[in-house]
Order: sequence, then structure tokens, then C-alpha cells
Amino acid sequence: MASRKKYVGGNWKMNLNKAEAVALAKDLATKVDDAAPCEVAICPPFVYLDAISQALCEAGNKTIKLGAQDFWTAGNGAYTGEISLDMLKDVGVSVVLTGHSERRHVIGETDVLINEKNLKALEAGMEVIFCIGEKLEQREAGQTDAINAAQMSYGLAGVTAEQMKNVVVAYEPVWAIGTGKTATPEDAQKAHKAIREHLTSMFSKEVADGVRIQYGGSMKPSNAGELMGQADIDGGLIGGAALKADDFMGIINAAK
Ligand SMILES: O=C[C@H](O)COP(=O)(O)O
Repeated sequence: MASRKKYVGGNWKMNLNKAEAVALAKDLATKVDDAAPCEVAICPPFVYLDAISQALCEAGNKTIKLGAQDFWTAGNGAYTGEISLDMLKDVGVSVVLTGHSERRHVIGETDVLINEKNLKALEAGMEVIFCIGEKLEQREAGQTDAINAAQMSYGLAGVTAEQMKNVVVAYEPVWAIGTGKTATPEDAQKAHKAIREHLTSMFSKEVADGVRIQYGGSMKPSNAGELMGQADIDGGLIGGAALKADDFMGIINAAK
């Protein structure tokens, strides 16, 4: 079996004020060191990225990658309200989230736009954490694997095998996000295994075996170890529990 370094990401969503966000980043920078058992990224709100980038630098951070929760696909220009990949790079961002269920189902992003975002971000040399996952009614209808497969087929269309080295897939069952309900480790593993099989059919076994597949949805220190202990669960994408340094560190430390 391929050996994949585990990867824990913190998606801060639209939370915290500036002082809280910078303090959390500084706190994490002192706690996450080169000996961290996994790769780590944090994705703060846009308006705090620059300050957090500076704070991480001042704290001597070498381990935590800075991520953005979204971006626009065009180069700089007349796109009122949007943020370009160049702007993100300029403030030290090297990771972007795409396809998050809140952007799919609350903001209304389509598979076509998500595919464009994946292609543009990869062309720009960003690492992409590409989120997929089924809604509750789809799960109850037995469609989990088909929904995940469709979201991958659309979202990763045109992505090359070489570019897949910069893609992390985050499986986030929508019904588990922010609800306190977590997929059982067995159910999550089943979905992750099917995701890897679909990646094999889209690319190759070699490519699929190298892709980290994070689980997201109410992951916390108390369930992280068992979830990440499954063969195809290579880390987590964390929402609520990423907002407190101790909880986030508990998850990082469970990624052995
Ligand atoms: O991006 C993170 C996920 O949506 C998980 O959020 P959560 O840990 O609050 O359930």
C-alpha cells in the first residue's frame, strides 16, 4: 500500500475577528513544529490572510501552509468583489479550497465553475483541496458513491496525472458538516475506498494511491484517531474544531 503523509487542514470559514484570527495563527505556529506528524494548512477568511501570513513568518513558521477558502478564476481586472490567484500568492497563500459544500449549496457554485477553479489553481501552481460529498437525501437513497464519482469526474476533468500531485480530495458528507454527526469510521472508509477506486479509473492506480483523501464533517480530537486510522483516510478538513488551538492540535496529534 502506498505510504501517504497525513494532512490536516483547518477551514476557519467566516469566523473570528482579526485579533482572534491572528492570535490563533500565532498560537498554532508555536505548537506545530517540524516534528508535526502530518502536513498542516489553515484557511482563514480573506481579509486576515495578509496579517496571518506576517504573523506566521514572525513566529518562524515553516510547517503551516496558508490557504484561501476561495478565489476567482480570472487574472487581475474588472471583477468587483473578487480575489485573484495572483493576489493570494502575493500574500503567501499556497493552498486553495474548491468545491466546498457551502459554496456548492449555499452560494450556488456549479460543477463547471468548480472544474474551472481546479484547472486555474493548478495551472497557477497552487495546491488544491477539492471538496466533494453527498447530501443526506442522496445518502439515504444509496447514492453516496455515485455523487462522489460524478463530482470528481466533473471537477477533475482536464487535470493531468502530474497535476494530481497537487490535489487533495476532501470527502465531506454534507449532513455531517457542523452538525456534530460524524460518519462512522467504517462508513467513511467505505466512501474513501470508492473515491480512490474512482480516481484509479480516471487516472491510474499509481496516481490514485498517491492522492491524500481527507475526511471532513464534525471531526474532533475524540474521533480523529479512529477516522484517520482507516486505510484510505489520509487526514481531515476541519471546520469548528479548527477554531480552537487545543482542539486543532488534538486532531493533528491524532494523525500518526
Ligand atoms: O471544511 C470543513 C468542513 O466543512 C467541516 O466542518 P466541521 O468540522 O465544522 O463539521
